[in-house]
Amino acid sequence: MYKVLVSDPISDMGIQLLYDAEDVLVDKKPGLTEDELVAIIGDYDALLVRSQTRVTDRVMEAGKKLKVVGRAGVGVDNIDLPSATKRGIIVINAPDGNTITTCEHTFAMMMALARHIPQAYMKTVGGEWDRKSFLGVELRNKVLGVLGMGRIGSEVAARAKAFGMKIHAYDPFLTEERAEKLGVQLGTVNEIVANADFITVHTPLTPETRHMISSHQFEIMKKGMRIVNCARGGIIDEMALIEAIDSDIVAGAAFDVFEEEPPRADHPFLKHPKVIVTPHLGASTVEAQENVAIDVSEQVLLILRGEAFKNAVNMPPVPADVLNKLAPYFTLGEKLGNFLAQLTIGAVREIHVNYSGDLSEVDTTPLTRYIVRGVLSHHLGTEVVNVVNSMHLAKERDVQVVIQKTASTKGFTNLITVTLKSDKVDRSIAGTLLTGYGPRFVQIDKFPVDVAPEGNLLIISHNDKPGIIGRVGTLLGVNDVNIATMQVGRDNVGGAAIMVLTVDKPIPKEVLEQLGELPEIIKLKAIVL
Ligand SMILES: NC(=O)c1ccc[n+]([C@@H]2O[C@H](COP(=O)([O-])OP(=O)(O)OC[C@H]3O[C@@H](n4cnc5c(N)ncnc54)[C@H](O)[C@@H]3O)[C@@H](O)[C@H]2O)c1
Ligand SMILES: O=C(O)CC[C@@H](O)C(=O)O
Repeated sequence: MYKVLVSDPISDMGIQLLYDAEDVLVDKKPGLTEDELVAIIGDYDALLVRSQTRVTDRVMEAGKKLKVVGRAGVGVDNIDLPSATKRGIIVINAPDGNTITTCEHTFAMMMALARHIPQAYMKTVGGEWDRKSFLGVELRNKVLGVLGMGRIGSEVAARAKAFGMKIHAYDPFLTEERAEKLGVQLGTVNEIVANADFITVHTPLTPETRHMISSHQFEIMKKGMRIVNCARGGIIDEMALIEAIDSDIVAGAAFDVFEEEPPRADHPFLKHPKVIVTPHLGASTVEAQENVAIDVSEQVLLILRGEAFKNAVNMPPVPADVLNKLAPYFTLGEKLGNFLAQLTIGAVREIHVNYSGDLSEVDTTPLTRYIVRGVLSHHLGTEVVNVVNSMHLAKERDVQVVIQKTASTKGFTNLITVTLKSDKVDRSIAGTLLTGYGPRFVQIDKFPVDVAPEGNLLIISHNDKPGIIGRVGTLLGVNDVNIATMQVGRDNVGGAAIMVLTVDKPIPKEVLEQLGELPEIIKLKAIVL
């Protein structure tokens, strides 16, 4: 049974999938302190959070069983990603579910700013009928500067066009071609701030975007402009903004997010008549909360059950079409790596992977992670190594991973050949996925074989001499070890040969020792997959 802890308020409808799963037990404990979380996290396989819970290195360290942290939302600034990666904990988010909601909140803020709605409301409910103090501005014909044209920025731009605004935009990934298609004018940050009547930021908070709007930008800004931040606190320098408002450069600001959340009681935004604020409500709609909770629950379930998943933040993204193509190979890849790790003696220096046939045309990076996991988990344990940290752990141990792609497949439509180079030997294995039959090992070192990669295997290197097969069979039979399949391959008549057996139960150590003493047997290895 997998245990999932939900430590922030997350839509029940959204996590229904987890409640319904027979192999999952859900505990809801919102509002835990870091110490309280550290005390209990050791019991859980998955942790689901929004933005309140801080998933620190201490929490990760205490989470001995933790396989995944799911963030019901986009930003993962409350999660220590390097710590998660180091420990092999997958961090996933739900990047699409709150895009429209946050875009609409941005618009609500922009319109409230243009028409002084919160200030006018306060006076009206306070008994004053003040129609003079709140002269607003139209959005029509105004220039809207959009900094960050990702999911939310692009939706904001599309709606602003419907309001008759002219959009000037900057995003490091926005090409002239796409800008034209979206009907926006490209500019640099400084060009945009110099021309815009309204500015809205939709970037993540990174070292580059931190204070991207600061004193210099306020100096060159168009007088009387208005500015909105529904992305992340810190993208706009809060203190520089207050100065710009007080010097009448900026006519008003609308902020949903703050450099420190919640802001201190004496934060200048909270009492300023020209600043309107909401408490990080961008994603707070029924629809968005359901969407993100559903997305994250689906992914958590896949991860707990060891199935293919998407949206991992601490792994490069894999497009859905690539994932669909590669997922059937994940088990084969891991078994190839694991088989070789068991077969190879000495300290592993290099994992060499050759992808051929169909696989030579796809980005196989996710599959490589499985192969490397297979190799490393033999020594480090399957609990320690997973597809998030496998490359990191290999690098940490100076194990080089070399990838090669070739078109030729020796008659197979797809072929993965893995070679382990240790300080003592080079061993290799090739495997393929046969339609209707699943994964098969088709070559061990230079010997062609046809083996289903599962259960108890016995690999025997021997000299090709009459009687050897019979003697191995007899010895196993006498010791009550039933042979399920047996294959032999040889170099040339009387030369080096290999025997691959699958047997119905693990072969006792004494039987392996007796087998090793048979004439003509060079070496043997029992392998469990
Ligand atoms: N207020 C809320 O409740 C709320 C809700 C959802 C998202 N957000 C935040 O909104 C922001 C945008 O989210 P999104 O889903 O659109 O993300 P996204 O990843 O789709 O878009 C972000 C864009 O910013 C661009 N960018 C990065 N550095 C930049 C720079 N220096 N200058 C200009 N552009 C830059 C990226 O290229 C990307 O296109 C994020 O910070 C996210 O955390 C806030
Ligand atoms: O309400 C939340 O959980 C935060 C939403 C938002 O900031 C996000 O990053 O998705």
